[in-house]
Amino acid sequence: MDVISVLLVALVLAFSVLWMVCSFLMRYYWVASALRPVMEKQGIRGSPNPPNPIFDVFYGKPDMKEISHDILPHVLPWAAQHIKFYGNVHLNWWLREPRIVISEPKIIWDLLMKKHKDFVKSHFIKVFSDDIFHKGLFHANGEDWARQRQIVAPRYYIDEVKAMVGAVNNATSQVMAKWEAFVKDSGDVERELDVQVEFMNLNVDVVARTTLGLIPFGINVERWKVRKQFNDLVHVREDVIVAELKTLYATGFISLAPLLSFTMLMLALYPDWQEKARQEVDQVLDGEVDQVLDGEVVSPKDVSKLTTIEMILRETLRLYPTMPLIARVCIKDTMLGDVFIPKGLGVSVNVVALHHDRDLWGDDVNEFNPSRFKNGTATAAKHPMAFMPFAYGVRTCIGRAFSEMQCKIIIANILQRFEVKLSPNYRHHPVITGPLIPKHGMPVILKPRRNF
Ligand code: HEM
Repeated sequence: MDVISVLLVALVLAFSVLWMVCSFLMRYYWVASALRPVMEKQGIRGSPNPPNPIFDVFYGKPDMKEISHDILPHVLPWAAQHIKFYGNVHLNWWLREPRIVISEPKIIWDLLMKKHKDFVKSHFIKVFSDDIFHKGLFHANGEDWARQRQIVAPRYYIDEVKAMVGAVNNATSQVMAKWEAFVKDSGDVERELDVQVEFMNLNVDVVARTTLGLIPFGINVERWKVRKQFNDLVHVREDVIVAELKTLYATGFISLAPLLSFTMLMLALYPDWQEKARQEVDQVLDGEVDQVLDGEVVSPKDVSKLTTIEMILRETLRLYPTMPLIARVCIKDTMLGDVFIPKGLGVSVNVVALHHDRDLWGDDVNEFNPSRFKNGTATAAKHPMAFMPFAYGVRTCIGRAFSEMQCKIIIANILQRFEVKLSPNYRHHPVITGPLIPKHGMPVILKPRRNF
């Protein structure tokens, strides 16, 4: 290389480094310091300084002293403090990203429904989970998101979900048989099992059986129309398919195992509800326990009759919302309620706080009471948006119907086969690692109902 070329390369390198430093300073210092006073002038206050104490919850925290469902002070201690001092709209930071945190239904409505076009998914979230979600629907923004949603969401419409019931039954039946053999091998009438790990594996299996059939590969001839549509829309590239598959695998794997685990906790803690749900299962399935191994036992019709399990799942999701925070960044100066939101400010919905708000849910807010959902979700609290485990609006969870169906089938299968008790080894420590999970797993004692 001659001298001029070396100089040119050096110049380009120097310019790139300078550009990176400037954008970093701009993004994390100048923007951050400019946005905070704008909010404070409107009376919105909060943490004076980053870094965000959200990371305190990850490591080294002791377990909760007792099994209480009042989890906000444990999982998001800073939020519990801020709500006390500053109310349901307060300021906080994610590293250097300033954001307001909200648990006020009217403002959440504006964010997710009325003004959704003024917000996109947060850059911060992408940095921390891109390896999991890759470039799929969960993270996409703008036209890219609209195109992906148009392709993937219809695969999870209610009729498509009904067609997956058989696959979920088959996968679940195999796991149930494995669990029965596991207890039998011990020579005892009951045995401890960490069901969280089991649910993770089961979900991977279910997603493989259902999702791979949805993505229109060449061998799936009967779906050639979908394939054409897919090709037309995204000019199918391998990385796009991989991105979508990774997203669906990750969401199924990450979100369903915690919900099922916490539901097992509730069944173990509240034997009356466990028995009520079991009676319903026995009635709906008409004692078909011996046929389970052949699969197809819970039909789509049966799923809709499992209303007690449905209420139990909803109450579990209220107390332990799998997605505890929903995050956006403002891309255009706008208003949320009476609050002016400048471009660049982050906004988080604190779902845990919303689901544990005494003013919305009443004095029994921290008690397990599935009956509050007996007339559905809209009237369970004082505001229809008080319950939002799957979010609302254009970016609402595409897997909602699928998740509800799958969880009902799995819990029905378990209740049909086993009595569930809490293990003395269970340690109550819900923690946010992205989703809300039981930090030390979910060891329960399983006692098969039928004699071997
Ligand atoms: C307990 C189960 C689940 C819960 C509580 C849950 C919750 C959520 C929530 C709150 C969102 C919105 C996130 C946001 O706006 O930032 C979301 C989005 C999403 N969920 Fe789920 N989810 C569950 C299961 C699933 C499953 C099984 C799938 C796979 C089919 C799935 C696929 C997705 C996708 C692709 C999105 C992004 C949608 C978009 O941005 O347009 N979810 N989910």
